[in-house]
Amino acid sequence: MSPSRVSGDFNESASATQQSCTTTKQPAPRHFGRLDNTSMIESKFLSQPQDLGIVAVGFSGGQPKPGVDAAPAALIESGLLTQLRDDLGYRLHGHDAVHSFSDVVPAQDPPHRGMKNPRAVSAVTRRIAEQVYRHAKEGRLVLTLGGDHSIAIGTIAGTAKATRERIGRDIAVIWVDAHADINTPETSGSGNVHGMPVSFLTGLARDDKEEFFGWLTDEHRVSVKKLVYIGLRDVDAGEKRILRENGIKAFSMFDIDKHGIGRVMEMALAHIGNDTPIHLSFDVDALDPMWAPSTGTPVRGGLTLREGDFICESVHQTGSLVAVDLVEVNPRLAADTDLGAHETVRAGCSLVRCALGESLL
Ligand SMILES: NC(=[NH2+])NCCC[C@H](N)C(=O)O
Repeated sequence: MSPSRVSGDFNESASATQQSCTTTKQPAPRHFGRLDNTSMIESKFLSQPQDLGIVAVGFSGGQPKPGVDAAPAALIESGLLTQLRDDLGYRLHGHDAVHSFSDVVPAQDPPHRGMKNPRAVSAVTRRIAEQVYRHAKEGRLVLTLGGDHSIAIGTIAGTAKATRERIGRDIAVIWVDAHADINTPETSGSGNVHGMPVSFLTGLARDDKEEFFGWLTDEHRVSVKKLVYIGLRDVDAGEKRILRENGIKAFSMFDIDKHGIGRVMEMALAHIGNDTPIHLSFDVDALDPMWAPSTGTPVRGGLTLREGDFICESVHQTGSLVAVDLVEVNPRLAADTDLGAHETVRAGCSLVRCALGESLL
């Protein structure tokens, strides 16, 4: 099945401003003649920092609630890509389609080691990894719009492989989330793969069979030493044990309350060091449900929208950012309070713009 075309204001305005999408007349790189509302940060690791690879993934198979697959279209319809192009000056690539990858989702997909929809999630994330890899290999910044958080198996695998091949470096991952998503199939109580991506990406969980993430190899993996969590407040018992046993750096809401988000970001970025490319994987449920109610597993006591934006702004300011994911926006949930879905989409757009260089002044 072919990917669905993107509708909404973006396509209509695209034809009027063709020069930003074609290869003939290219605008100046972002770090020279800047637009008014962007930061002055120069990218340390991207060879084409003004080029933005978009991977829009309408996939919900990592968890049971339908609707998270509708997020990319909702984000795009609310004007996100237009803003990135017109206000932040990015040249977009791969932005004309939302991919459901339904051609690789099997009709029958019984559980394996307790994982639900294992073949679908494995096959879809493998395809996502290829798409992200292709953008990242060109030296572009990559933005993935999910989808549930299982898709990070693909995005981070793709960034890790491309960055190793392109500049010979391992990436670091900043995982902003209410949840640690580091269950193994054996520790998971739910069997939902969106609670497991970090264990597969770090190699804590493995499977020999290609159809169950066996396609992941060392070139796709990240070290537990280069992983930092921010915003945790709903961590399963088995996950707490995994975090402790592996000495994984994690800043929970307790740490944010204690030190403030400014100090937490200093500590998080100091752990990574300033010579490491960063993949930012942002689950909108890191925000308090007050700002982001439309998500599958909301947890009270979360980040304010400003704290979320600040995390993204701080990561942007490092100049080390190579890829961003925004996941778990579910416009079908909290839709009874209509404003809920709208506000959540709006919060998601704000987070992405901050990560991509929008500045307040
Ligand atoms: N990406 C998410 N929203 N993850 C929620 C995970 C919840 C729970 N820890 C589980 O493993 O099922």
